[in-house]
Amino acid sequence: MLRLDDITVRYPGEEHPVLRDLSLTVAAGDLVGVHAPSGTGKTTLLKTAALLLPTERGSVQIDGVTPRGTGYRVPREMRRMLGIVFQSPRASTDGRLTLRRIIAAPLSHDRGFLRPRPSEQVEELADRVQLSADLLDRLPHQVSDGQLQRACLARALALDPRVLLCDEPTAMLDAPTTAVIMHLLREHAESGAAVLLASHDRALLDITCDATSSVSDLATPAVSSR
Ligand SMILES: Nc1ncnc2c1ncn2[C@@H]1O[C@H](COP(=O)(O)OP(=O)(O)OP(=O)(O)O)[C@@H](O)[C@H]1O
Repeated sequence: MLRLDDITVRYPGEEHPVLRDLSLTVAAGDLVGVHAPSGTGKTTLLKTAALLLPTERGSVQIDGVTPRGTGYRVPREMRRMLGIVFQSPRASTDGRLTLRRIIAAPLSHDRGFLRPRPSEQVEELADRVQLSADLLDRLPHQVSDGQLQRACLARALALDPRVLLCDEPTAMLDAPTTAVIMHLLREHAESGAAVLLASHDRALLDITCDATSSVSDLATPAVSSR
């Protein structure tokens, strides 16, 4: 379960917070949408939920636990409970790594002796996101944005996260690929995870999610610099 309680988030040096007193709960098994026009704080919200940005006030709970700190200060066992797909696959991947290595990264860091070898798991994950095996040895600049975004989703699913956070994951995809991704998000929620999907596309959220709210309904209006 993911729970944000009255969080306020302000970037260093900024006069006004981007998010003010925002509360949101995503129960295990639910796929919840957050709608926000561009520039109103979707990415900020997801990064805060992913424990990558600090809150000025309020708390973030993952399965009932409020971790201290952000980023690498968060205990590893808690970080591995979180998966995140960012809006821009190019900005969230290392252009020097093949798709195989991008997808394998969390597995390589996390492999116990009894786990299958990453290469088998990478191929299974690629298959789940309908990425053909011949693309796995290409570099990011040798694949389309949509193919790279599917690799990012495979990476996010690699450790079977209890909380999956997706920031406009289908912004660059065509309708059939969007349907594949939405089906995977639904499937992941049904496996018992809390899935949060942020998008500016209200219609997509309404047809896909169990519930959808707007950032403006969840928080006290913040002063926007859109
Ligand atoms: N590092 C930062 N420092 C200062 N302000 C920032 C920073 N990152 C984002 N902002 C500001 O915070 C506000 C919300 O940004 P955010 O990226 O969360 O919006 P968004 O809803 O995801 O937008 P988009 O859909 O266009 O990606 C914007 O006004 C943006 O300019």
